Amino acid sequence: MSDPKEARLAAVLDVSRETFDRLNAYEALLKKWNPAINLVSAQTLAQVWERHFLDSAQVFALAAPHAGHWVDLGSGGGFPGLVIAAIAAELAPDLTVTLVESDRRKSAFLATVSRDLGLNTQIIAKRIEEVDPLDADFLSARALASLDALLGFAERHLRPSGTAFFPKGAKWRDELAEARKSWSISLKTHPSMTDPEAAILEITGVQRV
Ligand SMILES: C[S@@+](CC[C@H](N)C(=O)[O-])C[C@H]1O[C@@H](n2cnc3c(N)ncnc32)[C@H](O)[C@@H]1O
Repeated sequence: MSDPKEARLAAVLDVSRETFDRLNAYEALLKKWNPAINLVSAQTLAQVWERHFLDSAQVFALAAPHAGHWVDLGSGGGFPGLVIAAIAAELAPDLTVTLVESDRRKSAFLATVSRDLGLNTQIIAKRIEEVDPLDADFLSARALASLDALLGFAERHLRPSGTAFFPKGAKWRDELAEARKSWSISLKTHPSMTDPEAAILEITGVQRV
């Protein structure tokens, strides 16, 4: 493999040319739409593969088995949910992905990418609080809300046997301490491949205390 950005992702997941082609098409659409609707910050647009694709792919790699219903909340430009759907198109045909994004222009972008790439997704252009319980096997959300608020969404949308994955930045320990005042959870933490100070919180057994 000659392209370093593809090689970095290939070290995490055993994907073929088919998935790299999908992600390259996604990158082109992101760059086309971003000036109009600000899907990602201008600084990270130059590093889409590291800051967004790899950052999302590592979440997929933590989940098992790759089947059932994956729900991504506040997807924005599609991170991590749409990248997960792009990988699932090759590696996990039994996974369906639902993206919840209340901003109409962003949800239109998600629908366009999903259609162009031939992905198995459902896109819900509503506020998370207004969506009927989604009964997710896997739940993800990046840069959406405090851990305390995310656990409230998990209580509503994650099935009792399900697992949530929340990528969190450098202050994740403070967020965790705050959330534990209101929630009982089982937690595993994973280092982030894209930021030494960040972590991915893997959470099961969410219960209000
Ligand atoms: C900071 S962006 C993060 C987007 C993406 N997850 C990422 O990491 O690049 C948060 C997104 O969540 C959406 N959002 C915020 N609150 C929401 C809600 N209550 N229901 C649905 N979407 C929401 C916003 O429109 C925005 O696109």
